Amino acid sequence: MALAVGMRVLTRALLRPWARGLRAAPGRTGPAAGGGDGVRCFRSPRVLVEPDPAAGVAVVKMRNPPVNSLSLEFLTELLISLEKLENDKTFHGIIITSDCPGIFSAGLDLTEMCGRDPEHYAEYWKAVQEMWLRFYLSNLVVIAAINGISPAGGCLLSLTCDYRVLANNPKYAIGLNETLLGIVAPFWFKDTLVNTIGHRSAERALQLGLLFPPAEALRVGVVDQVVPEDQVQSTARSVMAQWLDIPDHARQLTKILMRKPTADRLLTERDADIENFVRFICKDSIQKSLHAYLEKLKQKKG
Ligand SMILES: CCCCCCCCC/C=C/C(=O)SCCNC(=O)CCNC(=O)[C@H](O)C(C)(C)COP(=O)(O)OP(=O)(O)OC[C@H]1O[C@@H](n2cnc3c(N)ncnc32)[C@H](O)[C@@H]1OP(=O)(O)O
Repeated sequence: MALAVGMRVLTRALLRPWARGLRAAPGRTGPAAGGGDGVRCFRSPRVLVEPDPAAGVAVVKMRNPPVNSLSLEFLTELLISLEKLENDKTFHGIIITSDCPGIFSAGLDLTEMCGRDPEHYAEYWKAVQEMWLRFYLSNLVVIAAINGISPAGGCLLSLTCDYRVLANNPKYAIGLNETLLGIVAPFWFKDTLVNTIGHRSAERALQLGLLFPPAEALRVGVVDQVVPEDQVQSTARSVMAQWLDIPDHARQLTKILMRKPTADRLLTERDADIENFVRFICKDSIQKSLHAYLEKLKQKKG
């Protein structure tokens, strides 16, 4: 309980400055391409939003180089952008994509889970939960235009979407590969994958930490469509047009009908899930293997 209250205070304190930054941002940028009615492109340091008001669609570009890892600040900015778009009646759909060449998202930011204190881990995990809940239950149509590799948390983000279009490049693997890092995908990661590809395929994918190349990803159903790299954005837009043709109210209620039981499970176990995460991540053995993994990533270059 104390943890929950503390987290709320921390999250509010964290959100306020970013919210102010975002509100101030529109004046810094020019009108969006195609935004002829005064709706402007807005950005936070790590999220660029390109609105197409005529279509009722906004493209949300993740720009947290080098690998779009989901740091606390980045998650916060993503959530604020989503909230702004949800609160603006102009928009009915968003396309989430990457501005970092070849990488959709490298997943959760390992530096947020390594060498920090338990309070930080709790704060971070709450932000990850929030990202999942808010994207998974968004009343907007959310389409992922996956233009790069997408392991673990990057895959999770795309699994929260209503539809996934993946660029046909053998390097752009996607999957929940947590076991390869010696960590365990939490139950709500697992539930989201099961809801997408079914129990048997999810069990195999999770135990083996499979990262699917495009053809495999399509076959198993992790993504809905694989297209040539230069057609990812245009395909996402034409799919969006089909989804926006459906009466919005009926579509939104159907989405909630399908997703609420899964979301409710986390909502009722949220504090326990944070406590489990903190206990797990604080273990010496887990810290050691995360450190070793990060070092391996860094040494790859030299
Ligand atoms: C009970 C409850 C239980 C709860 C149990 C807990 C559950 C936790 C669930 C975890 C979910 C996750 O998402 S865990 C994260 C999983 N993600 C991954 O395994 C991906 C790791 N990254 C990669 O494989 C690669 O970086 C890849 C994305 C392919 C890009 O390769 P490139 O060659 O282009 O780039 P690199 O040189 O590798 O990386 C560039 C820099 O980015 C850094 N970097 C790369 N990925 C990073 C990341 N995820 N977080 C931070 N930093 C990262 C590298 O260290 C480099 O840093 P510098 O050298 O300083 O520049």
